[in-house]
Amino acid sequence: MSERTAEPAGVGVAGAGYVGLTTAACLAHLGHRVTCVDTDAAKVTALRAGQVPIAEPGLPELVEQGLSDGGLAFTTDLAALREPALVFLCLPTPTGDRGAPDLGAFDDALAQLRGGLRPGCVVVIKSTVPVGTADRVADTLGVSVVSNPEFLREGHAVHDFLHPDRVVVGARDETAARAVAGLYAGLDAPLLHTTPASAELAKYASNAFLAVKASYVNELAELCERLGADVVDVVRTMGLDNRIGSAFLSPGPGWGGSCLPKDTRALLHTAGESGLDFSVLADAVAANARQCDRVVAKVRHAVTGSAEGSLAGLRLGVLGVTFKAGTDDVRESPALAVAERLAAEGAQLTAYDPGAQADLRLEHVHLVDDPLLVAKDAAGIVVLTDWPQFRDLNWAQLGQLAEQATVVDARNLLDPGELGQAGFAYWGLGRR
Ligand SMILES: NC(=O)c1ccc[n+]([C@@H]2O[C@H](COP(=O)([O-])OP(=O)(O)OC[C@H]3O[C@@H](n4cnc5c(N)ncnc54)[C@H](O)[C@@H]3O)[C@@H](O)[C@H]2O)c1
Ligand SMILES: O=c1ccn([C@@H]2O[C@H](COP(=O)(O)OP(=O)(O)O[C@H]3O[C@H](CO)[C@@H](O)[C@H](O)[C@H]3O)[C@@H](O)[C@H]2O)c(=O)[nH]1
Repeated sequence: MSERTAEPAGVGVAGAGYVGLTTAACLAHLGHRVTCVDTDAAKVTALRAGQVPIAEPGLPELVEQGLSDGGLAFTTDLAALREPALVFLCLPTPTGDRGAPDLGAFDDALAQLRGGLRPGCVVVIKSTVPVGTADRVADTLGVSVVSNPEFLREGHAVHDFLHPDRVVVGARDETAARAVAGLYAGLDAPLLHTTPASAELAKYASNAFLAVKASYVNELAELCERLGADVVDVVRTMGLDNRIGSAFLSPGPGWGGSCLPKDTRALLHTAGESGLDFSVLADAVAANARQCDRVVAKVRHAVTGSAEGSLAGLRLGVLGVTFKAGTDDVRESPALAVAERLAAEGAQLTAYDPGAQADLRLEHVHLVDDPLLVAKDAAGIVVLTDWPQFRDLNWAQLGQLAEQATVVDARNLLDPGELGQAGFAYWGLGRR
């Protein structure tokens, strides 16, 4: 299929966050004329100057390209969405009451768009929204609405948008479905046509399944410790089974980020409302909370030598505060959850993260820009995010700087043998 469409379609995008900005920049790259609207004036000013506020490889280049060839424009004026033939909604849907998504920002945008869209316009919902939302939006706006959920991962946003595993188009109206599918004509990906309800649920179902998989492996790591098995070997064996697959099998301090926690809560809420006790998912969420407790307990034991030891007044070094490697995002970061708990037990925390934004300030964690400072006089070092560069630190030097050369590797990132040679007592998750 061709890289650029013959006739550029006018596309509007509401929201210039991880999803909206990626969608806008990638659609412009595919040859569409895109106007991206965000209510955050500072963000829009920065974007107009080519400054991309989030760390996503390739995104600054696409924004720059779009600005310079005129395919991409930014504004704070929602009236700019009156002209395009297709309008994407990429607005936040954070957790609200009792786990249900808070659709406040989403509905605010709808209220402003009502009566102001061009006749025949197709509204495309990319936000992760509860089943039934597309139909509700169609009733509210009086136009065709297509559910086209987004599956990109943070840190891989541009790559995942341009090389998706699948594109889902949930629509009641065949013409609208074809118009949305046509936007992706330049991509080599399976296209699934379905109903809005199935598309909406497929998004939650995918994230919830990943959460269950990650919780399963975290519980498995605990079992490995009790039985004297090594979780690294166990999951490698499991992952070679094509039906299981090797992705999402790494134990850690719990799964976090802006999506998995809120989307599992939302799906549990939806299931509950329908009368279904979705216990597999509820247990995965509960296991995720326990995982934070486990990592805190392991740090306490490793550093004080006893399960009941006190962390009060001890200096601890923390490697990683983002919710995973490759992103600057700390929303619902399990690393921060563990750090907060350690601080609550009286530990004094110094942290380093190669991806954290320069202006990030944390209440109980002193952020430094040199990993050696993390080790200085520390009673232990805790690895909480899976940044690969932590492997390449000069661990022998870190060990010398520390008061006690103990490392708790809550990501199984480091080589226990190498750490032993560097003089460290090594504590991983589910390792012999
Ligand atoms: N972050 C991800 O990796 C990801 C991936 C797939 C799907 N999603 C879903 O996509 C949606 C957006 O997520 P995100 O991470 O991009 O959010 P975000 O918080 O990064 O960005 C949302 C943007 O919308 C803007 N905004 C808020 N109200 C607005 C309004 N009325 N009009 C115009 N702009 C407005 C905000 O200023 C912000 O820039 C959510 O439903 C999320 O669940 C996120
Ligand atoms: O083996 C693993 C894999 C992941 N994680 C953790 O799981 C969380 C989520 O990771 P990831 O899925 O890579 O993060 P996101 O960028 O939030 O992406 C998820 O959420 C997005 C928003 O809905 C979806 O679009 C993506 O498909 C989905 O992977 C992070 O805390 C990871 O550290 C583990 O602990 N072990």
